[in-house]
Amino acid sequence: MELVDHLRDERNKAQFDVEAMKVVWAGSPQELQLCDRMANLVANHPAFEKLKRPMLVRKELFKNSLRKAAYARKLVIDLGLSEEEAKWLRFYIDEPTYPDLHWGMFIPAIEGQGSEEQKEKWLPLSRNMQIIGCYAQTEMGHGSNVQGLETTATFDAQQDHFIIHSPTLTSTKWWPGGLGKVSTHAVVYARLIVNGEFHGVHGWYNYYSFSFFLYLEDHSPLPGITVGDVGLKFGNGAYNTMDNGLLRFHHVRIPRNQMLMRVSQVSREGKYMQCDDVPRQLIYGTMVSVRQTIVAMVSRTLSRAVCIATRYSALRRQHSSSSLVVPCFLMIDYQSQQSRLFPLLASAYAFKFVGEWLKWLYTDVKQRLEANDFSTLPEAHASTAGLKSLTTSATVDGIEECMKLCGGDGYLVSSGLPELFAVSVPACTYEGDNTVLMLQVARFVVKTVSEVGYKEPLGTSSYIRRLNTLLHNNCLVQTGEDWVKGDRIVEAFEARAARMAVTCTQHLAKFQDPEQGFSELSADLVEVAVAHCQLIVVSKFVEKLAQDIPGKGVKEALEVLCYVYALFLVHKHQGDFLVTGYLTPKQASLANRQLRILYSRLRPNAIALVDAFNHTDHYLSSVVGRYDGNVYPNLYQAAFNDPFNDSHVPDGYHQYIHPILNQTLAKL
Ligand SMILES: CCCCCCC/C=C/C(=O)SCCNC(=O)CCNC(=O)[C@H](O)C(C)(C)COP(=O)(O)OP(=O)(O)OC[C@H]1O[C@@H](n2cnc3c(N)ncnc32)[C@H](O)[C@@H]1OP(=O)(O)O
Ligand SMILES: Cc1cc2nc3c(=O)[nH]c(=O)nc-3n(C[C@H](O)[C@H](O)[C@H](O)COP(=O)(O)OP(=O)(O)OC[C@H]3O[C@@H](n4cnc5c(N)ncnc54)[C@H](O)[C@@H]3O)c2cc1C
Repeated sequence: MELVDHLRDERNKAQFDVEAMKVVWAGSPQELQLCDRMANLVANHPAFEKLKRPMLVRKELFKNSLRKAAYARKLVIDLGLSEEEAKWLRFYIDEPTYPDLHWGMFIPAIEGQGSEEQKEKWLPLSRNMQIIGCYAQTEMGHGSNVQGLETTATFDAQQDHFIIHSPTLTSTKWWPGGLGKVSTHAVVYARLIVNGEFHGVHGWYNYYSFSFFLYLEDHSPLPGITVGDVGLKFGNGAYNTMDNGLLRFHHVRIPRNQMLMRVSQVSREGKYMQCDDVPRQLIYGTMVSVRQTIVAMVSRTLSRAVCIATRYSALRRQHSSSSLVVPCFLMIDYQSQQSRLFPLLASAYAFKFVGEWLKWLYTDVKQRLEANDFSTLPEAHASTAGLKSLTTSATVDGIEECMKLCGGDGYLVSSGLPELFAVSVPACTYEGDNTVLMLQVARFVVKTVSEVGYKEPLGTSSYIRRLNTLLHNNCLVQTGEDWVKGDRIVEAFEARAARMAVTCTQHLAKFQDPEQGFSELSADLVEVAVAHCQLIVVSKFVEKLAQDIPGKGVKEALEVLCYVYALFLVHKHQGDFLVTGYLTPKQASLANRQLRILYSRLRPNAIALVDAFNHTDHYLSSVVGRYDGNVYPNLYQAAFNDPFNDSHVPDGYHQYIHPILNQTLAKL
């Protein structure tokens, strides 16, 4: 049977080479080929079917996810897949499960914080999955406040042991993924106590957290350990495939050499030692690594929602303003639909490119750390924390908007959007609450501004070197066309970020107690951090355009996306640009007018730009976002695939409807 492409006319409008854009989106021809192979491996295998997931009750859902993970492991071994291929295989299975934490946090924690000897011992076991590990940091009473963790690890010199203990209810480990049911091991964070003393690197800290390696043997908890799942989470399916757990210790003994010993050590005699100038912040290194990974991945999440909403918008017709009866307008041709959808499309590309850059930054930092060069750690921390926060918040808001952009059908589970929202929304909280992370960025920016004159700002904060120019020279834009120049846009974002940072730094200086000032001004500080992070995203997009980008029309299409992203932000945050005095109201309104022109230039490319994401229908898992656009018959069919439609008479009908119809309610 011939397949009809309902989006063919839209595809024919494309003004660029879609295959070349696929390479740009994937990162390289090799990455495209790798992702394509893994996506199709998953899509074509019945073991990875996922449409029924939201209908399953928790125990069935969880068993199903264990089955998929085991099957994936078998494929990795049978096909001899590399770690990179296995990573993409897990990604396309599209189901949060214990291997995410095992590979994504447990192994990196040992790699980053273990001594050479410990790595040699534990990494092969972990990589062969002879043990399964999780990352047990958060406690019931302490998530953001890592220094406040209450679990104790007390050194017993007599027996050469640490005694791990949960002294209070609030010290219960709470949330770690993979902990509740599956893991055999955990990296556990606890306060170190040696000879009655808490140990910290800096004088003003009473204590800080250490990592210990703990064995949850044979799958019944060891004596003294209580373990379980934290309970059902938001959304059907969604994150409920993960066994986020709780864990309590009652004076559990582990050998001294199970403390991760790269950052600091406790000797046989009970002497606490900091290792060769290694900063204590390295203990937080796993979080830096995962925040980078989240940024690298989140653009795909947003691209998925945008792909669904764009395809449906290019198919569904609504009435025109002149005739309320004849449906003629495609939803995508409404200016208001474009002004909500196209900035999200542009954001997906922007986040992809900033994610690539962050991966480069992180790789560089990792190499430096291995060579005991810690100089770029503060920038890596600020950039990973800030971009994780910015991109996950925008993505989750974007998915919700995409749901609304599809009208009522977006709200159906079969659109793929509700589950995508539910599974993505915790990303605003895990790996650091997004507000708390932005406050870390603000601390970094304010510190950089305060140090001007005696410390050279580097990397993402190097714009602060030109503080004088940025504070005193206002925007030169005179026409709408002036707004579509990369250096002009970057300068506008630099000036806004610099001016906001300086104002906040000056306000902070008025407080006698800096911590009190920081607390009182925290809402403004978050805005400073947002401005700094948006500058990073915009400037990395502009830098991308300066590269050689092959393919007919590809660079031009990306230029439009870049300016849409930037001018949308200028419009949305015009208050910042106006209050800081950098823009005049006329220049702000020119930016908005230019944005409308850019939307009309983006319009013919919209479907091709989402096709370039190269998502399979399996990955999208959306009736309204299907590649062939054959939505309505499938939407109708999907309704009848719902087990609720198995019978015309639902359970309870005879019991509760008949008495109403027969007026026999008194018998109930
Ligand atoms: C691929 C995997 C799939 C994803 C699954 C995700 C599953 C989820 C897992 C988790 O959620 S794991 C738990 C994550 N928890 C957090 O992220 C907690 C958030 N809180 C923190 O990170 C920290 O507590 C804090 C908010 C950064 C504050 O820490 P603290 O109060 O101890 O420090 P400060 O006094 O504010 O700062 C001291 C100093 O240290 C610098 N710094 C802080 N963090 C880092 C870091 N990660 N790396 C490097 N440096 C760091 C900070 O900037 C300060 O520097 P100075 O100002 O003194 O120079
Ligand atoms: C799905 C999921 C998976 C997770 N997986 C893991 C895991 O594998 N391992 C692990 O250890 N943990 C895990 N966590 C825990 C996660 O890291 C914490 O939830 C997160 O760090 C936030 O901590 P909290 O929940 O205690 O929130 P809180 O810190 O209590 O934050 C609550 C509110 O207070 C605000 N707030 C807190 N501190 C400040 C401050 N200093 N200044 C201003 N505002 C503040 C926040 O902005 C937020 O609005 C997971 C969580 C979820 C939801």
